[in-house]
Amino acid sequence: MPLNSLLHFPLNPSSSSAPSRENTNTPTTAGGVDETTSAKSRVTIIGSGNWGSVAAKLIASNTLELNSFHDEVRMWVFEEILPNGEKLTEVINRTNENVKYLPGIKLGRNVVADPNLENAVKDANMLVFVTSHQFMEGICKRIAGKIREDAEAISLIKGMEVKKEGPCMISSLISEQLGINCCVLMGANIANEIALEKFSEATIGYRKDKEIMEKWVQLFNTPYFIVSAVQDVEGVELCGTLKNVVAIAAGLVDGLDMGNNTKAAIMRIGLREMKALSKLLFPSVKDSTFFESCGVADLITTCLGGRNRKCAKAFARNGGKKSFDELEAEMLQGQKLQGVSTAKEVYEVLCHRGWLELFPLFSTVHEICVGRLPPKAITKYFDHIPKY
Ligand SMILES: NC(=O)c1ccc[n+]([C@@H]2O[C@H](COP(=O)([O-])OP(=O)(O)OC[C@H]3O[C@@H](n4cnc5c(N)ncnc54)[C@H](O)[C@@H]3O)[C@@H](O)[C@H]2O)c1
Ligand SMILES: O=P(O)(O)OC[C@H](O)CO
Repeated sequence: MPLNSLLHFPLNPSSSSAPSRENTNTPTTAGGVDETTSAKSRVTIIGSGNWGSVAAKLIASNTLELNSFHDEVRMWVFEEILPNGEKLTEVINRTNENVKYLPGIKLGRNVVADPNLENAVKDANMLVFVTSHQFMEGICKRIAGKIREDAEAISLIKGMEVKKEGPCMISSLISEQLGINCCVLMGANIANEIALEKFSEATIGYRKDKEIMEKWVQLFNTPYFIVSAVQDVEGVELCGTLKNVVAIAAGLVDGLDMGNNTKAAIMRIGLREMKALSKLLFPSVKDSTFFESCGVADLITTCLGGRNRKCAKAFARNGGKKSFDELEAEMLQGQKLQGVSTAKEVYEVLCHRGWLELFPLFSTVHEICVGRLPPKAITKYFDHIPKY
């Protein structure tokens, strides 16, 4: 059966062999967009780390191919001064490479790095959010009221906020603070592998609007990055968020040389907790979502090859003597872990709702991360695995 027929939505017509259109876009001026091209969608990416840069590469290849998008893809870059004294944005715009977060990969000549957040978002009607989740509240505050009224958003961010009222998914934060619709895209997507155009899949979660969802599929889908869509924003986003906590557990098990069976058990128990917590928080979450790329596939890839796993392995090898903050700074060259802060956020939700005993893996991971339990406690609390 051809791969295409297995998908929920067909591939877009672009292919690496299709001829490129010439860049006919009139550059945006400070005054706004050119009227002759304003019917086309304009894309801005908010974030330029490891995944943000790969997202820029994927999107930039598609905006060149598809007539309904402006060629130019703006990318807001949190400005940094590199060791040689140059600004990161200037180097990206000169070399077409994010030399700090994705060295060795060309992003596409139509990617423009912009250090000014407000300027980067003002003309776009398609906003792609891909920063570490802890920066999102500040980013939303800065751009609220400064975006186009017809803007649509998608979040690639794996994480959540916890407020007094309970958990707040990043897509909800974006929708509430900016007053716009927000889809999500998650999946088994280790950025460095997709940068090398190795085959992978992703899942878009959308609410009602199929037309918008199809536009996002078009924007991201490539012959090596196959995007499908499900009508389950919370399910997709919670999969992407909670798997990072399981990845910390998998890394601890690796650091303690506990073997493959233990790691498989951690992944199974972790998946059950992901599903149970997602459904307790949002009863609308669909079982089938856990079988999409955003579910079991992302859990597997992150537990095998992700940054959360890598740092947790080092944490266990050190017997918990070096903190995750220290390990992140030493091992990730500016990239950020999401699992440790997500474990804390999940723990707060579990405490608040009186659910701690229902989620022994999630709560143990947090206790280990903050040093209240030693790494070897990771399998200690599974003598009684709850039945949900
Ligand atoms: N890297 C991956 O393989 C991957 C894959 C899928 C999803 N994700 C998710 O994508 C999101 C972004 O991850 P990433 O890998 O692109 O980022 P990253 O961890 O590589 O980089 C961190 C980014 O944060 C920026 N930053 C630092 N301080 C900041 C501040 N004060 N305000 C705003 N930005 C600041 C840095 O400039 C950098 O761009 C995360 O939620 C992550 O879980 C990552
Ligand atoms: O490297 P991690 O652990 O942040 O995981 C990366 C991606 O989320 C994998 O899909």
